[in-house]
Formats: sequence, structure tokens, C-alpha cells
Amino acid sequence: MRIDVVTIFPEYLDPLRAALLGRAIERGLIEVGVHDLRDWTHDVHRAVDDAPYGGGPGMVMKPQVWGDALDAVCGPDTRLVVPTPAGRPFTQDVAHSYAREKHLVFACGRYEGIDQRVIDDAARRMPVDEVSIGDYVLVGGEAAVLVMVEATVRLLPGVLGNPVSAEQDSFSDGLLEGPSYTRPEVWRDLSVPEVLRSGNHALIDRWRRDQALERTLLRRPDLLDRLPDGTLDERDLAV
Ligand SMILES: COc1ccc(Cn2ccc3ccc(-c4cc(N)[nH]n4)cc32)cc1
Repeated sequence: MRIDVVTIFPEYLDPLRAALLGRAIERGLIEVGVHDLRDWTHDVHRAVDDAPYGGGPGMVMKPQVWGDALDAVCGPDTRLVVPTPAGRPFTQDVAHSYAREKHLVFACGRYEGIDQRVIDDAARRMPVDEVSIGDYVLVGGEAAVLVMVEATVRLLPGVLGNPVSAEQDSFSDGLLEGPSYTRPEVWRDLSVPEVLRSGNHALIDRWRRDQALERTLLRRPDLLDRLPDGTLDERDLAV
């Protein structure tokens, strides 16, 4: 997979070259390119924004600059991803779909966003997703891209040391992950639940499922409404 990011703050994407993602790049599992949008400006001020038609606060990013940048960066196999507060939700299912793509280009807006014609023009040549990472407002798209790239790349074969953990993700069975514990057995007078030290893996699995159900019911009851039929058995429903 190749990932390209276009931004006016290329340094914001430096974390892509650190830790797990950095190792995935070094191992050739992914290629990553970060591009400064201002490289496609032609005026002495290197302007990327202008006042919004119709008035209103803030500035809008110019279509000409973005159009030239995306013409240069996108290719025949590109899916263009544009973070925006007004986007469709970015979910684990979307991350799995992105993990199957050959080439992802992320367009990081700033100011009040990118002239809509940039998205409409690109959509004439490639799939374009306008996505939100949550119901809160950021200052630009860069932080959202870091989130989406991490959620996507960790799903690629060979990236995670322990592939099972990606399969047993929170949300992978539609429930939240329950609590985890490690040594010591007692810490600040708090003990690890005894069942986890029992060695009885049937009981442990049941306890973990109950904890996941309870946590989901308390923190994200909306997820229970979306579970595929048959996910919960009568034992689950007794929780
Ligand atoms: C019209 O309202 C606004 C429009 C844009 C902005 C600032 N901004 C500029 C580009 C950009 C890209 C993504 C996001 C974003 C994504 C999520 N989930 N929250 N915020 C925010 C962004 C603020 C408000």
C-alpha cells in the first residue's frame, strides 16, 4: 500500500515515521509520501486560501492549488480521503476497507476547509470519501489523518507483532474491550480478579465476555443495537 498526504504543515505528519508505522515503512510494508501543498502555489505569497463566497467567518482553501496538487499526487488506483467535521463516520469497518486499498491520498484542509469543487472535480476521476473521526471540531485535517492511518496500517499483514490482537480488537465482535491486568497480583491494595488466575480458560473466556457486555451496555449501548443477529446468546442476555 502507498499512502500520500498533502498538507500545509508537513511536519505535523512526522509521527508517521515513528514507532510501529515507522517500522512498517522500513520493512517495505507501506510507502508514505508527505507533500507541502505550498509547492503547488505560484504567487510570491504562496497563498493557499481566500475569502469565502457568500461571506462568513474564516477563509477557504483555493481550488487551483489543491487541483494541481492532487493532479500530481493521485494516480489510477487512488482513493482520495478528505477529513472534515461534516464527513461520514470513520469506523473500524472503514479502516478495514482502507487496508484493502492500493493507494490512499489524504487531503488535509485547514481554515474553514477546502473549496468543494476540489472534491467534486476529483470525484469525476476517483473514489472520494469525506470522513469525520468524531463529533468534535479540530483545527485541520492532520490529526485526523494520523488517526486514520494508524487505524488502517495496523490491520495490514505483518505490521502488528501479534496479528491475533487485530482480530480481537474492540469492535471486532461489536463489543468494547473489557479490562486488562498484568503483574503484580496486588498493586496499591487492588487485586487482579481471581478468575484470571484460575487457569480455567472456559471460565476466563466467559468472564471476559461478561465484562465486555457489561462495559458496552454501560458506555456504548448504541453498539448493542447494531450487533448482527445471533451475536448474543441467551447466556449473554442474562448479563
Ligand atoms: C465548518 O466548520 C468547520 C470546518 C472546518 C474546521 C477546521 N478544519 C479545517 C479542515 C479540517 C479537517 C477536518 C476537521 C475535523 C474532522 C473532525 N472529525 N473534526 N474536525 C476540521 C477541519 C472547523 C470548523
